[in-house]
Amino acid sequence: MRLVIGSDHAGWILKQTVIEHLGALGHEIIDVGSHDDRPVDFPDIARALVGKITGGEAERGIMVCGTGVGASIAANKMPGIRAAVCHDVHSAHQSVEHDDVNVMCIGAQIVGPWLARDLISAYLAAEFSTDEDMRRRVAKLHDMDRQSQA
Ligand SMILES: O=C[C@H](O)[C@H](O)[C@H](O)COP(=O)(O)O
Repeated sequence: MRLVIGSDHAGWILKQTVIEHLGALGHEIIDVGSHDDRPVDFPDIARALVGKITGGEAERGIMVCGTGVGASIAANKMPGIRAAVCHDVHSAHQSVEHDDVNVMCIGAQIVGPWLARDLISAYLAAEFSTDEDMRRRVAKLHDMDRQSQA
């Protein structure tokens, strides 16, 4: 899968673990930073990350900040993005299966490298359900995106 990954300063160390894991799984990765612990504003990284998805360069994204919360708020501001903080394996796969989540957000202050690997594996193995209830609900999210742009 073509993936985009990003972090702020609070998440960049965990991001390196994530990148190694994704490489081992054979995914193509675009890294939009950050690359060290110098402070950077998570909305700026989130904007760069989601731009790769809305621009068609990546299918899904993973963003790491301190809690995952700022990353998800910022990513969800952009039409076409369905971002969620996932700190348990059930949410990591069900968010894709039911909600077609395309940006998973992880908090490096909450989740360690072993759980992060499990979360990512669950997220990437999951596919959006063909169930008509799930499809209708996500179609309503698309409607909300369109209405917010009108
Ligand atoms: O939701 C926001 C994120 O957790 C940020 O990573 C966090 O606010 C960064 O905080 P600080 O600048 O104190 O490292």
